[in-house]
This record gives sequence, C-alpha cells and structure tokens, in this order.
Amino acid sequence: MESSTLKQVVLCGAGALGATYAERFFALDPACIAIVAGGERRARIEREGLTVDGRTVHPRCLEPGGTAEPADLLLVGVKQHHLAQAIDDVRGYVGDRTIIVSLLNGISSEEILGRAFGAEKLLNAFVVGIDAVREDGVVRYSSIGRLVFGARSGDRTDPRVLAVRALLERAAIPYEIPEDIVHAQWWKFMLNVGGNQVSAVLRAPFGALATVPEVRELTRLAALEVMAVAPHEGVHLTETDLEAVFALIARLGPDGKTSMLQDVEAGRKTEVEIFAGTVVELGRRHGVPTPVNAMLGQMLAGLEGIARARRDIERMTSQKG
Ligand SMILES: NC(=O)C1=CN([C@@H]2O[C@H](COP(=O)(O)OP(=O)(O)OC[C@H]3O[C@@H](n4cnc5c(N)ncnc54)[C@H](OP(=O)(O)O)[C@@H]3O)[C@@H](O)[C@H]2O)C=CC1
Ligand SMILES: CC(C)(CO)C(=O)C(=O)O
Repeated sequence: MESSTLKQVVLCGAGALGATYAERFFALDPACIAIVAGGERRARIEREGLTVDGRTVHPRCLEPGGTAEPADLLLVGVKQHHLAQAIDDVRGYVGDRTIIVSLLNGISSEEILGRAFGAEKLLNAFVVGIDAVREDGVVRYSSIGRLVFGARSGDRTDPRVLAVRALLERAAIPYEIPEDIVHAQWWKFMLNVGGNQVSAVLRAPFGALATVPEVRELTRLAALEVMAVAPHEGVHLTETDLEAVFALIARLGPDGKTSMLQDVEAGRKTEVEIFAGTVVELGRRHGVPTPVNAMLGQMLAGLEGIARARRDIERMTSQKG
C-alpha cells in the first residue's frame, strides 16, 4: 500500500515538547498545524504565540470538544494526568484515517489512547535526547533530540510509519524508527524511572546524574527494578541497555534538568504514577520486589504534598492580608 501525504497536524499539549514540534511544523507551513486549546490557555496562545528558542509563532487554535476536518496526524503532548481530559477535547478531530502519536513518557499512553480511539490508529512513540525547559511559557533547548516511533507490529514499511517519516523529513524533525519500538519504549521507561525520579528527589541536573557516584548508583538501582519486571511483560532489557541509559544522560547538557525535576522545582504535580507507580504495580502483579521504586514513589508523593501545603498556606495568607 502507498503511504499518503500528511497535511494537517493537530496538537493537544503545546508545552515543552509540543511547542518545540509545533514551531517546526509552523515553519514548514503555518496552515499545517493547529493547537487544541480552550479558555485561558487558548487566549494565552493567541495573545503570545509559542516561543521556542527565540522564534515566536502564532499557530491556529481549535476549540476543545469541537469538530472540524479530521487531523491526518494527532500529536498528544500533555502530561499523563491531563490525558483523560485531552482525549475528550480532541475526539472531534479524530477521523477514520487519523494517525495518533503520543509524546508522553511511560509505557501506558498508547494503550489508553487506543482504547479511546482504536488501537489501529496508534503508532508507538517517545522523545529522547531533548533537554527542553519551559519557563514563563517560553521553551528553550540545547538539543532537540529525536522522535522515536514505529508500528507495534515492528513493520517498518507500515504505510502509517512511512507517512509520518515523510512528514518529519519535510519539517526537519529528527526521528528514528527502531527495529523494536516496544523494546525501545521500555528502554526509555528505564531511563525515566531511574533518571527522572532520582534527579527530582536529589535535585540533580544531568551532569550530577552522569558523574556523581552515589547519584548514579541510586539511578541504577531504580532502573534495575524495571529490568527485573520487564521479562514478565515479554521485554528483555540487558546491562548493555542500562549502559546506554547512562551514555545518553552523559550527552545531555550538564546543567539541564529532567522534566520531573522541573515539575518539582515549580511545585507542579509530577508523573510519578507512570514511573514508580507502574513499576511497583508490575512488581506486585508478578511477584518481583521493587523497594527502591516504592521509596522513590513515596518521596515524590511527599514532595507533591509539601508543594500543595505551601500553596494552601500562601492562599490563606493572601486572603487574610
Ligand atoms: N520536557 C521534556 O524534555 C520531555 C518530556 N517528555 C514527556 O512529554 C510529555 C509532555 O511533557 P512536557 O512537554 O514537558 O509538559 P509540559 O507541562 O511542558 O506541557 C504540557 C502542555 O499540555 C497543556 N495541556 C494540558 N492539558 C491540556 C488540554 N486539555 N488541552 C490542551 N492543552 C493541554 C499544558 O498547558 P498549560 O501550560 O496551560 O497547563 C502544557 O502546555 C510528558 O509525558 C513528559 O514526560 C518526554 C521527553 C522529554
Ligand atoms: C530524560 C529526558 C530528558 C530524555 O529526553 C526525559 O525524557 C525527560 O526529561 O522527561
């Protein structure tokens, strides 16, 4: 079957990752990208546009829950705890031929989106090697990394894979189509379970994750629990995969921070449920001990609780004053 030309990209979640890609699609053709956003979020995007590495673009916005010509490609770039809402918001932009690509970390978003829209619409994907930081709505990165994607079946000649590849080429978005996308996603999961969680708890930038022996060891111990549960889910991660995790971290800017560390520093909710939460749940299901992730999970939940308590106190103080 011939691959088709994808013309209309709809993005839900124009944050650090989403805005980075939206800017590239806009540079390809302003008409090819639209952002699903409502209320204050839409007003902000329409007023200020999206600024990525000093370039500001003003993509068209689409109303959440609206309907229009279905997207050729739907990109989902929200955090995990906003996924359910995003699914409701984009439903009217998904048609029979829409291809869906999730940029979310973790190993569950494709299944959730597949349940909502049909598994046949999904390509599995993740982003790696990007060190994007979003502050006051402005995104900066020193490395754009690459979008790793593929068909779950492993067929690299799947027409959907070829169509997305052609679009990414045109938009100058670096990509990789691995032999086994599921194995690759688990490798990324191991990177996030170790790197993101330990960085967030210890406030460690990439340089510290790569070089401080105690930080590396804690990262390794958390990642080894992913390696231990993986075979029970049909995935085989090796020591070589773990070495590749540290090799990737060492290539990122030493002062750069994982998305989870940025969330903790900003007092935002983290994605701990899809990292420690998933590892602990899989460990329980398969009888594999996961004490490191149980502890990291508690610590991250504690950090979220502290941030919530601080916001409550600030709110009460400002009401009194
Ligand atoms: N940042 C990074 O370097 C990397 C991130 N990832 C993963 O990518 C995913 C996205 O992360 P990241 O880009 O950092 O997250 P951000 O928090 O920067 O961006 C998420 C965006 O989604 C928007 N959003 C939330 N709900 C909706 C909705 N219903 N409709 C429209 N927009 C919505 C938010 O808007 P608002 O700001 O208004 O709330 C925000 O702009 C996560 O799973 C993360 O783990 C993966 C690799 C690297
Ligand atoms: C570790 C990193 C930066 C890899 O690109 C990532 O996935 C994240 O910060 O969430």
